[in-house]
Amino acid sequence: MASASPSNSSSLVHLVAGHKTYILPSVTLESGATITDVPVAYNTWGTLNAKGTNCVVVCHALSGSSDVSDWWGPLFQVLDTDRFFVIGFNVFGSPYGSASPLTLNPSASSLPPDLRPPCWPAYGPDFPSTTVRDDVRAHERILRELGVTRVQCVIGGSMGGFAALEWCLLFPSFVRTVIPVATSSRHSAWCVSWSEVQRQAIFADPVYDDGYYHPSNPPRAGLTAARMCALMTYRARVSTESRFSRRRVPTLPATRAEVTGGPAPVLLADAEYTPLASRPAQAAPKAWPTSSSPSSPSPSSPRKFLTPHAVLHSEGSKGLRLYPEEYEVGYVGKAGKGSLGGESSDTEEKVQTTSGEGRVAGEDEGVFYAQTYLRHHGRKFLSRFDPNCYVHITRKMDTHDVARGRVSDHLPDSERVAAVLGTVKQPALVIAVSSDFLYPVEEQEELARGIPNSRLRVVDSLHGHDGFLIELKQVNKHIQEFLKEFIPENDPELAEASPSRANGDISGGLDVRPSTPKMTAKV
Ligand SMILES: CC(=O)SCCNC(=O)CCNC(=O)[C@H](O)C(C)(C)COP(=O)(O)OP(=O)(O)OC[C@H]1O[C@@H](n2cnc3c(N)ncnc32)[C@H](O)[C@@H]1OP(=O)(O)O
Ligand SMILES: N[C@@H](CCO)C(=O)O
Repeated sequence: MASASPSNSSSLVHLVAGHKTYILPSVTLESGATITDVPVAYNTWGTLNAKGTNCVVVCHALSGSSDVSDWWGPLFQVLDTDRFFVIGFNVFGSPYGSASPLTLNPSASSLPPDLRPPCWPAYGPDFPSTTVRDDVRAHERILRELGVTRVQCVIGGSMGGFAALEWCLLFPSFVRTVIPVATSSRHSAWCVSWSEVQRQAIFADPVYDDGYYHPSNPPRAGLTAARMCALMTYRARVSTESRFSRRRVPTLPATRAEVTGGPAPVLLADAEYTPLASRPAQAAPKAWPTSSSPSSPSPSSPRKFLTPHAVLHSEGSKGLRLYPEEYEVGYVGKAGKGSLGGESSDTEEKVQTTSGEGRVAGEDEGVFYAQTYLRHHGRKFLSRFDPNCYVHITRKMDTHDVARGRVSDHLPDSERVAAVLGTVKQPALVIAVSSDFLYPVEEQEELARGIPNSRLRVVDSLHGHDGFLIELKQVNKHIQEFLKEFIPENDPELAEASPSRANGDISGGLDVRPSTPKMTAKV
């Protein structure tokens, strides 16, 4: 029987510095599926005290990992690791080391070669669905194994906030305080709708193949479009307008001949945009200008190509094509006299004929910075995420509802949620971002109203939902004040905090392996 080795895994856990992996022998999920030999990636900072009482859990958002220092580094300015043992877990379905669609599927490996799905040896779409509660239950088991007896605080933003709320509800006497940030008691119809739009972008990519694509050849265009769409929900109209307005990447030089003495470039139409990750790397001619800030185009030097790291590449017999290194600029192809200068070379004729019709005045002035920003982020995402993982996690987020299974479905949503929030025992600091249109301030007000011992703080930001990852000075101030009040310096629970286990390393024969192992699913 062929067996897949962990080294075949296409998990992206190598992107996560300093992670450890804990193998849970078996996990039964809310769906009823049981998976075995289940990896969970985690990172730790500080030292667990002898009583196991100084733990703080930090929960990540959709595309984060267990390495809190990577995506929320400034948090450590207020989380004193001489005092606290801080731990970040990676959720199921994420590509960063915990069990996911990228995990090796030993049952698939036992299939005859002609019956193996294209995603073999990874699970792909056959990885069972998971919920936030599945994550929290698994993470709690691991904390117990590590010797943690009390969690002083759970902090989480966005999806991490979903987990923070579930920690309180599932383990009321284990968790002492909670800080949900830019989050919600349930995924609203609005958020479910945005999730759906993003998944549909992935499904629409013909490479997707119902999720059975091989991880080495993912539906790149679909994932890029999904991330671009998501990014717009993480920002705000006002910040987008003020950053980019209607500024465009300046028009190309009249002819390449005027800059380098060479032939004129063939320009790409928007329709020709393909993420660069799918193109072979090409060397840039040394003579061509290479970089400049996208946010400060220089109107005084219109001939210089000003996109970041722009490179003019040679495309063999086709002549020259423009491929900026960081993102591909989909220049409109109308190369009428004036946009490429007055010279009517064969190349210009070709461009004009293929995409020059139906354009309005001004469209040949170059793409908007607003566009290149999205393309940059879409493309960057390709190098660090997987489409099936994306589909998996957005579905997980859609299941989030603190009232699910706890209160009758027949009551109105607000009543169901209030009934559950009213049972939260922990003091809570609810943090909202003023311009968040994904989890708006009203949803944080609902949390603060519902949780008996809670206070609401609103971070003033133009950045939208991602303000919770950007406005760290304000976020830190609120967290610091809360921790000072509820876990003071001389707190009896943290007294005699002599170290017992360094950096979360565990002993006693527990199965801790450094890389993603095989796992099986019984659905
Ligand atoms: C293992 C892992 O990878 S997990 C960790 C990664 N995941 C996470 O961090 C999740 C949470 N983090 C985030 O979502 C983000 O990092 C945030 C919200 C904190 C900050 O967002 P940022 O992307 O840094 O900020 P911003 O929106 O300003 O984008 C800056 C980038 O856009 C580029 N950019 C800005 N304007 C333009 C433009 N007009 N055209 C092209 N590119 C542009 C900048 O050059 C910069 O590029 P770079 O990130 O490659 O250096
Ligand atoms: N921008 C963050 C937050 C999403 O809620 C992420 O990509 O994870």
